[in-house]
Amino acid sequence: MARRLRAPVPPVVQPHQTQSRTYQALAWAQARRAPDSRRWAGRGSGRARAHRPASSLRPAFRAATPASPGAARSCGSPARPVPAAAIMQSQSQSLTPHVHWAQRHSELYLRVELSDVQSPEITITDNVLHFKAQGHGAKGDNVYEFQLAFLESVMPQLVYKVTQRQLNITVQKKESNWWERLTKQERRPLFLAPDFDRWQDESDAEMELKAKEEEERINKIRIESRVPKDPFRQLKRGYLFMYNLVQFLGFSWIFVNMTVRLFILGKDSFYDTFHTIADMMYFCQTLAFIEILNSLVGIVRSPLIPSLLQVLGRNFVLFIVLGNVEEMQSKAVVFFVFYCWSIIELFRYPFYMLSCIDIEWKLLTWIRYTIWIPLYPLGGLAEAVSLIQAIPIFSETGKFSFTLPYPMSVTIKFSFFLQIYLILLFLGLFINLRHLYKQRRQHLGSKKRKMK
Ligand SMILES: CCCCCCCCCCCCC[C@@H](O)CC(=O)SCCNC(=O)CCNC(=O)[C@H](O)C(C)(C)COP(=O)(O)OP(=O)(O)OC[C@H]1O[C@@H](n2cnc3c(N)ncnc32)[C@H](O)[C@@H]1OP(=O)(O)O
Repeated sequence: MARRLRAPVPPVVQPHQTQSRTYQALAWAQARRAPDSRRWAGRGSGRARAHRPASSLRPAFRAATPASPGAARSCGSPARPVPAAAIMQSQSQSLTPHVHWAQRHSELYLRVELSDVQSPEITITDNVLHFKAQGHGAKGDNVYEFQLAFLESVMPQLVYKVTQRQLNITVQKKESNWWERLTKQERRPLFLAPDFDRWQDESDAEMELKAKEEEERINKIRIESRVPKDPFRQLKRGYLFMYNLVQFLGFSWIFVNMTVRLFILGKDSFYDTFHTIADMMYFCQTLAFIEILNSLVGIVRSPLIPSLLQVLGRNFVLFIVLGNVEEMQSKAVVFFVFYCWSIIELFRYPFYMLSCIDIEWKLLTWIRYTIWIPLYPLGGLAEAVSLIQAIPIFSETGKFSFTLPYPMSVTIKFSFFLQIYLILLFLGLFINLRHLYKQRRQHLGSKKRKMK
């Protein structure tokens, strides 16, 4: 028996020490100091102490807790027979606060029973919540900590609120569903208990969720009914639909005509593209000025600058560079410029038409916001080539060149302006490519907006 007293097996005390484990530690420590403790208490043998059930050690433990530091300090006195080793151990080990929990379909609520909490460190990594804080709990002012490995995945961000009496944590579940328990481990940790103030079973929570959704729906209807409806909405839609339809028909005619001629005449069709197509292109591109107007008055959501660059850029090439110089009109580059312009419009205008009647055809949306990726640089390049070809012609003929009045008397050559325009073209291309990239992300990404 003496051997047993001298070398009792030490209990393993985990960092998340539970009360009963603390008692075990205490029993172990007391057993080691059995002869002394006989003197402290003046009753019972060392053996009896070593085997005393944990519950019978409660008063001694209480004296050793930091909640009564005076008692802890006087642990060597016969009146309070708590061995110093046990106190050191119970103080050096972190303490676990009481935690209450409840859940809803999408959230978890944890109430940590600590008052006057200071410097809480609460994180979630790999679905494990780590809590550490200084506060006043069941074992007085101390550092308390715990960890909880959640049953299922949760969002790593959490929200917590410190009140004078407790600390409330809200954790979002990754998937909205009902958990059969909070923790991965099947046995509930001793420090954890249901929060009966917030507790709901699955059907209650479902009812609450439905009621909330219904309330949100009613609120939405209320707000919508308060917002004055645009009285011209239908008119605007009708007008836009017609505009888009006309443009679609115009560009379809251009595209089909050019394609058929390409199949019949082959490369020869390149050289008289302008003569066969120009009238329809003039019509469509003149009509396109409406797009600047639409953007200006806010009928459509298109920002002004990209629309302005687009329409003015094309019309400058069409009306000034090609339309005014006969030599330019028989160049093959005209075919490529017109072909690039018309292909995109075969998808853009039908896309707008469908959006006017609140229909979205996903494939068409995808094509509208993707086909510009090859077409825009190609179209820009074709325009740039036509400008480069036009520069010497304008230089030779002196068309649109003018001389400033005396005393400056400087001749401003239009070909010089074309060179500047060439730089502007690449700048404009860049601005519009960036705009189209943003539009693509908005329409093909997860975030979507509704038509005005
Ligand atoms: C004399 C000095 C001149 C100075 C000029 C400087 C140089 C400029 C150079 C510019 C380079 C031009 C090169 C170019 O000509 C080359 C080519 O065109 S090659 C062919 C390929 N081209 C393209 O792919 C461009 C086609 N064009 C466009 O996409 C538009 O014109 C553009 C303005 C670039 C972008 O369009 P937008 O801003 O309107 O974007 P969205 O289509 O997403 O529309 C936004 C929202 O508005 C609604 N919307 C717009 N228009 C309509 C409509 N007509 N009807 C109904 N709804 C419309 C649309 O539905 C969107 O609404 P929501 O966001 O709610 O979906």
